[in-house]
Parts: sequence; C-alpha cells; structure tokens
Amino acid sequence: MTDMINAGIVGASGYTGGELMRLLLNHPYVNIETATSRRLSGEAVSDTHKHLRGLVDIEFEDLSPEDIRGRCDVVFVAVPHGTAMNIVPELIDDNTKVIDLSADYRLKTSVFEQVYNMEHVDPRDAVFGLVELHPEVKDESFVANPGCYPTGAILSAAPLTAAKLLKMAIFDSKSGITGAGINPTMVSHYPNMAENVQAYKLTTHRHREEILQELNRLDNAFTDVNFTPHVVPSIRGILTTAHLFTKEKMSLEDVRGLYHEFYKNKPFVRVVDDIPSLSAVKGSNFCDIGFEVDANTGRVVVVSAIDNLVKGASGQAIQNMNLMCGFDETTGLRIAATSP
Ligand SMILES: NC(=O)C1=CN([C@@H]2O[C@H](COP(=O)(O)OP(=O)(O)OC[C@H]3O[C@@H](n4cnc5c(N)ncnc54)[C@H](OP(=O)(O)O)[C@@H]3O)[C@@H](O)[C@H]2O)C=CC1
Ligand SMILES: CC(=O)N[C@@H](CCC(=O)OP(=O)(O)O)C(=O)O
Repeated sequence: MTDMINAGIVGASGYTGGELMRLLLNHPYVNIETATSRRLSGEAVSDTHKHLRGLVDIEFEDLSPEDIRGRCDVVFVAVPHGTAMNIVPELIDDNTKVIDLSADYRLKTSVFEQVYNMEHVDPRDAVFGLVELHPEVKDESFVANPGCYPTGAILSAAPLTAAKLLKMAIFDSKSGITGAGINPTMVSHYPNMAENVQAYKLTTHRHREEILQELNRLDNAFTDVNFTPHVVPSIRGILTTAHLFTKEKMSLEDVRGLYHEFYKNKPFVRVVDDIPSLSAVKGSNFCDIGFEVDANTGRVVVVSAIDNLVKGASGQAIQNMNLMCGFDETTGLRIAATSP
C-alpha cells in the first residue's frame, strides 16, 4: 500500500493554485494539507474557488515557510516571479520536496538577472521540470516548473533539435488570458479581450530565453530562436505554430518517424495525424503535436496545443511531484479534456 503524502500550496488563491487543488482532488495519494493566501487567510478556499465547493473544505491560511514545511511532504509555490525566491529557500529541507511554478529558478542565475532585470537573492541550480526532456527530476527534491509558452514551444521543436537537424525556429503562440494570472489589466478588460487578438512583446518576451536554454541543451550549436506571443479571447490554452527550418529538406514520413520515436513512452505527449486544437487538450495534461512539411519550401510546420494551467503549469507540477515522490508519472493525471 502506498502512504498518503501531505501537500501545501503557497499562493493558493491564484489561478494555478486553484488548478493544483482541482487536479490534486483526483490524486489517490495526496492530501491537500494547507492552502496559503495572505489576503484571504481565514476564508474558505471554496468561497474563492467556487468550483471546489463540496470538494475542498479547508480555509486559506497565512503561514510562515517553517510552519508549511513542518506540515507538508511536498510544497507547490505558486506566487509571482521575483517573490518565490524569498520563499523557496526557507521551504527546502531534507523532508520537504518543493516545486516552484514561478520563473525564478528556470534560467541560469546570470540570465535570469538580465532577463527579469532584478537581482536573484537565492542563486541555486534547479532542474528544469520538463519531464519529457529531464527524467532526472525523479532524483530531485527541488524542481523549477517550466513556463507555459516554453512548454508548448520546446516540445514542438525538441525532436528535430535533438537530432541536430534544426537551423532556425519561429514560434508563433496564442494564449488564453488565464496565462496572465488573476489581476485584471487593460489587455484582459472585456471590451479589449472579446472578439480580438492581441500580439505583444513581438521580439522581447522573456520566455524566449527559456526556449533557447532548453533547445540549446539539446543541440549546443542551435541558437536561432524567435518567439512572438498573442493573447486570444479564450480562457485557457496555448496553441503554438512552430515554423521550423531544417538544415536539409525532410519528408513528412521522416518527420513523423522522428517525432513518434522521440515521444514514445512519454504519456502526456500525443503525436497526432491531424492538426491539434485547444479543445482537445483543455483541462487535461496532454500536449498534442501535429505537423506538415511545406512542399514548396521544406519548412516544417509543427502545431502544439496545451492547457496553460495544466500541462503549462499545475498538471506539469504534479507530473514532477509524481516522479519526485516515486509515484507513476501519470498518477491522478489521466484526465480527458473538457471538449467541446
Ligand atoms: N497562469 C498561468 O498560466 C501560469 C502561471 N505560471 C506562474 O505560476 C505562478 C502563479 O501564477 P498564477 O496562479 O497565474 O498567479 P496569480 O496572480 O493568479 O496568483 C498568484 C498568487 O500569489 C500570491 N502572491 C502574490 N504576491 C505574493 C507575494 N509577494 N508573496 C506571497 N504570495 C504572493 C497571491 O495570493 P494572496 O495575495 O492571496 O496571498 C496570488 O493569488 C506565477 O509565477 C506565474 O508566472 C506558470 C505557468 C503558467
Ligand atoms: C497571456 C499572458 O499574459 N501570459 C503571460 C505568461 C506569464 C506566465 O505564466 O509566466 P511564466 O510561465 O513565466 O510563469 C505573459 O506573457 O506574461
């Protein structure tokens, strides 16, 4: 019989915190021990996350890292970047595993400081928790969960990069608005959001560095990474269209063979024969990947679809937890999308 473990969620009032609880309810070996919020301490979790009514009956608490650590075997840190680095060092000890959903530990410290324009108060190495590329997660007690855009982008290009066939990549990504967190902005204001598509940070989005870091690990000669994000009037999901320019022209059969081989035994990547769409993955931990080869130019067009809150954040964090705690990778995560 497998022992139950106690999980804590720091920053549980936000979107990824709510999603962690929704997903952990399906986990047979996890008890949600504590959910922290500074603003909502003392209030029922289900007063904020109303979809959890009747399912989660704890109140938000405002706990110190020491108190959380004392009560939890595993802690998910789901607070904004720049703030996680003040919490994480006090959570880590020999008995507590920590998964940080923020960007604070994903990049090399020097790159982080440059990209995020802030000093890092806790420089330390962490494994980048994209399980499909980093199986060593299973030996770690602290993992940096990947960013939402990088998850879909990296998975779309990893097989060609690892085979040293990629020359240049352009990632054109469309995200639902929950990617921006709970705080409203002019971009998320309904009249600006509805029936609209907004491109932003055309050449300067910080996630480019994460995509570059991970693809460069697969092929240290590969650096030509281009990334442009868009926000679309959708609540969840990221659809990435990757325009991949290979060193030599490839046939569709060659590309298909490469992707199937690379992702065999990767339970949450589905290589499909048609074009992926968001409705087939929303609410699930799957990343769907499909492709065509442009007969005129040889460009390989790869489309990946994920749910930003699941495979792009909370589901992936639980996938990491499963491996770190010795559970099967899929435990509690074999959930179908909510299609249509
Ligand atoms: N949304 C997404 O799709 C994804 C998000 N992420 C990352 O995950 C993390 C959480 O994201 P998300 O849930 O969207 O964020 P939200 O903005 O929805 O929620 C974050 C929560 O963090 C708490 N918080 C804010 N500032 C601090 C602080 N200084 N100290 C402690 N707690 C604080 C707040 O809770 P309170 O005020 O109640 O204490 C807030 O509810 C972020 O780092 C984000 O970049 C990663 C991948 C995808
Ligand atoms: C739509 C939208 O605004 N998306 C956010 C993604 C933020 C996010 O989740 O950042 P991490 O994955 O690095 O934690 C943005 O572009 O800033």
